[in-house]
Amino acid sequence: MASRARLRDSASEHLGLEAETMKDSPSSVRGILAPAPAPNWALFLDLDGTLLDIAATPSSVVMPPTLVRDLQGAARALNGALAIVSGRALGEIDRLLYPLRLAGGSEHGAVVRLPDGTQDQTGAPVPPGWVQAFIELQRAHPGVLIEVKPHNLVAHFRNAPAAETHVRRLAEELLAREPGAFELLEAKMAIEIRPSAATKARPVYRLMELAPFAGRYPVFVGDDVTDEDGFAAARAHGGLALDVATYFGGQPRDVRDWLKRVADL
Ligand SMILES: O=P(O)(O)OC[C@H]1O[C@H](O[C@H]2O[C@H](CO)[C@@H](O)[C@H](O)[C@H]2O)[C@H](O)[C@@H](O)[C@@H]1O
Repeated sequence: MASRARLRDSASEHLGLEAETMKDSPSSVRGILAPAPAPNWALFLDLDGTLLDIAATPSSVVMPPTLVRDLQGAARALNGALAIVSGRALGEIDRLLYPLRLAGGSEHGAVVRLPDGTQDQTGAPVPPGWVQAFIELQRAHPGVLIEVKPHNLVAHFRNAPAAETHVRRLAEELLAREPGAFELLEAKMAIEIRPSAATKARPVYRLMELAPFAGRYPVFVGDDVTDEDGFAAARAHGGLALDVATYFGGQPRDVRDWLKRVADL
């Protein structure tokens, strides 16, 4: 417990925050170690595995009943400096968080929605022939689920784990046809192909140039290897990277409890 407390305290110290004691928070019994939120933060939040519990398929995620209200409250408390940075397509994020349409990044940073609602996109769409090749793979391996996004292509093997090597081999073969243009992402029980120019650092850099984000301390919360670029971008701006495993015991419900504290600022 001593080393966990040290972790939390060093994070708090980094932003000049007052360190909390574990007994201050009712959720602390589940082990929340995240620093106390502060009104001068700019908050960047990943979606799946961070705010939302992982589900068997992308469409079967369950929206926690108070999440939209708490996100709205947190955005208000931070004067609008709250962004969602997800691998999902923007339309899908908006559908899940309806009626919110928050600033942020979608498709792992291929699309950035700016505070005025305009979009800044990078990277070419995945070639149509690749989509066809993934669909054929899905036919050959029942249980594999293909997700086609405007800039990303995903093969989910959560429900067909034995197909993982076939998925990876096909993705590598396709990438070799367009060297440098696309990258393979090791996602959770899925392989994604995304444009090389798209990373989760992009929304952080882009938004930190603009009001109401500029001049604040960026805090990026994420759970996955795909969030590491966002973590690095937050740190590069003097902010914090809070990975769900370390600071929230791997529990999205603890992230959601902590988000309520942001809303209460
Ligand atoms: O950046 P994120 O918001 O974490 O999104 C990453 C990917 O999340 C989704 O897939 C993952 O979550 C699904 C629902 O829990 C799960 O079934 C799947 O196994 C996970 O890989 C989404 O479908 C992808 O498009 C996102 O890139």
